[in-house]
Amino acid sequence: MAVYTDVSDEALRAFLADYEIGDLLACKGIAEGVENSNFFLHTEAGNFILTLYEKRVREEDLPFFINLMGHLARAGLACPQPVRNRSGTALGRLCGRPAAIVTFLDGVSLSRPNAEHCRALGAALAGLHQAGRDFSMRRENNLSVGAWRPLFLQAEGQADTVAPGLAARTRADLDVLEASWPEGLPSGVIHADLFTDNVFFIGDEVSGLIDFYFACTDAFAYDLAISLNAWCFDADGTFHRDKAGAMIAGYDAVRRLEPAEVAALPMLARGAAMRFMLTRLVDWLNVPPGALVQPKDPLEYDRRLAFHRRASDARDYGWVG
Ligand SMILES: Nc1ncnc2c1ncn2[C@@H]1O[C@H](COP(=O)(O)OP(=O)(O)OP(=O)(O)O)[C@@H](O)[C@H]1O
Ligand SMILES: N[C@@H](CCO)C(=O)O
Repeated sequence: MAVYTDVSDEALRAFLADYEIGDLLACKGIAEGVENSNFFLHTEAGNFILTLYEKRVREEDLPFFINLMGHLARAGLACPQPVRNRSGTALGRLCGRPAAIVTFLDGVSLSRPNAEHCRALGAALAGLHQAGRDFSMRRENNLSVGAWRPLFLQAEGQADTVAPGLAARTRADLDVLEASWPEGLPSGVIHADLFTDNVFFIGDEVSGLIDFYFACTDAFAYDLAISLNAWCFDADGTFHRDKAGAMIAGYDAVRRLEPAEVAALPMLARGAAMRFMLTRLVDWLNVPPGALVQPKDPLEYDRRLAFHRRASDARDYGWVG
């Protein structure tokens, strides 16, 4: 359960007194998630999510995330809407952490999406990219290729305790990725963490996208590569070409992929797997004492990397365009 910061009743009531969302009727820590502390709030005005931003979120980036959610919601995307307090700001402080309240979205995330869900996700991702096109703020992706070796160095000494040979194959992959990372692709606002737990469905329709706290300015196709990794493999590394093909086609039907993006897909997918393997590895080796969190398994992404090393072009990912 991701609750790193305990919030007392008194502190919560004092914080909520600044908002016009009525009296608090219920508050519960949320079991999912690994990054931030999240609480479900039920108040006289309805249901909300309270987030306390933890270690990986830089405070100076919060205005980007908050303004982005407001922008996307105004553009018609189903995403959380930040709630402003009486001073007109959506960012406050609670228990020494930056904190915000956003609207609660209905829907359920899918643990076993099928190919049609993947197609719908692809279309929703392309819709997000289009809705973000006229967003004026920028944020560099601080977890892109330049950040991977420094992350690896934090874990290198212990990597082989997690899996034999992990350090050597990661080092070799990093050499390839650093030498061949695609540049100059169509770019804009990307979500950068659109895993199944961040997408809600009602029936077979996407009903909401959440968790914009890795959003940044980067290649659109890299975002697609992140979701291909997250949605189209089993934990044991089995790849589902039908799901990947459907996701790419769903994306392409809304925002046409350029030939350079299609050509870059295998390297982008390999890099995306490396990014999540590394953050998971560092977290796996550094669980904060007392935190209620279940770290995620880095080896799931080590297994995906084995697939990406063998892929030669986008057809290996089900692209048929
Ligand atoms: N706006 C929302 N509406 C409904 N539920 C939400 C909302 N925001 C968050 N949640 C719930 O809280 C959980 C954790 O939220 P979130 O994914 O933002 O946390 P996180 O710690 O940043 O997680 P992650 O590990 O995915 O980065 C979600 O899986 C979802 O169940
Ligand atoms: N989605 C990430 C966790 C949040 O960064 C992962 O599964 O590793």
